[in-house]
Amino acid sequence: METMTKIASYDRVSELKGFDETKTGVKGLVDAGVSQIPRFFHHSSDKLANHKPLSSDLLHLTTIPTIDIGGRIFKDTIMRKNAIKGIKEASEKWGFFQVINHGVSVDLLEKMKDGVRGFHEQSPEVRKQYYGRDFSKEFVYTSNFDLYTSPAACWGDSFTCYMAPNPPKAHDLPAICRDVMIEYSKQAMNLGEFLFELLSEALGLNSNHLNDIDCSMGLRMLCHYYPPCPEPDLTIGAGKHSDSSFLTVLLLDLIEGLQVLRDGYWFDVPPVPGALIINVGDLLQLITNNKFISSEHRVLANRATRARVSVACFFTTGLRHNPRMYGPMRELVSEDNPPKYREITIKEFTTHRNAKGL
Ligand SMILES: O=C(O)CCC(=O)C(=O)O
Ligand SMILES: [Fe+2]
Repeated sequence: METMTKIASYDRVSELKGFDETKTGVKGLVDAGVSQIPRFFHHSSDKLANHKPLSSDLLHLTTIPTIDIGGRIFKDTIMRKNAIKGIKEASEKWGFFQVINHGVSVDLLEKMKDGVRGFHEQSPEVRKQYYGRDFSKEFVYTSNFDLYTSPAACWGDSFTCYMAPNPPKAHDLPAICRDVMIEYSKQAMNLGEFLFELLSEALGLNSNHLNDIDCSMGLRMLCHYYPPCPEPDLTIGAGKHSDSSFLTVLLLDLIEGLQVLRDGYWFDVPPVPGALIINVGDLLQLITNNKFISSEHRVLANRATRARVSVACFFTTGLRHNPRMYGPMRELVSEDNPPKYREITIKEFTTHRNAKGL
């Protein structure tokens, strides 16, 4: 009876609105010193658990493979072949791998993470000016993109911006991270184009194939900030999802939390200094007719004493209304392996995904 009264008196929508109206996100709650997280952040315990035991053929696995991409200039063809083989296997089995020797300087990786931290830790008055839910804007800072539609909120804040093919004007970006966003996104584009060459070859296609069909044309940057959570067993940093991109380049800091789902089991992805995580998105799974898989992943609530940051660069096709149709590639389908998907425009695909939610 008592629980029923409590449920009846809990006005979730006004709690959500109250939180949203602060315009300072989860970071604002932590700064205010909350020791108990608001109820709308509570996730059901079965969603947070990792019960399912490893099947015996997965017992030897600990985490996603690491691939050396030779500084992007393979001096020897064996090394290049090995990298392509590694990428192929990882994309088929995990949908995830991490690259080392990727050609983006450690200094730039650190500056990028400092930029994200800097944005979220600057004074609330400055941060608030960017806060909102109008995603047609160049640069949007918010907490929980799906705050009003998801069953439970996540313990983190983010900002996002399309950096290619039409980069924002510098003055549309916050001063504290504008230069590094521009520089890092250029480097991420170059790396992405190189990875699409290797992925094309891993599929037995001409190395330009995926770049030629615009897989690397557009880049959306999403920069996350996960403050320490006072009750990390009750919530999550980012709920289970797959990425809608063709490919994602993910920069992590040294606080753990990322997990990848494989055969029903959540594998930790321990951060490796200087490495970048690469994952196959839904669109690459679609055009490869499920040869490469877009795996679900999540981020646990941050148990550390300082905030965790990450930077996801999503390769999508550039033009928001690109008329190109994407379906399983002709080269990869046959009588024995008929197309599993119909052809679709990016607009149609995105509209469907957004309606479905994470
Ligand atoms: O923060 C992370 O480690 C992952 C972020 C992520 O999965 C995403 O932005 O899609
Ligand atoms: Fe993701």
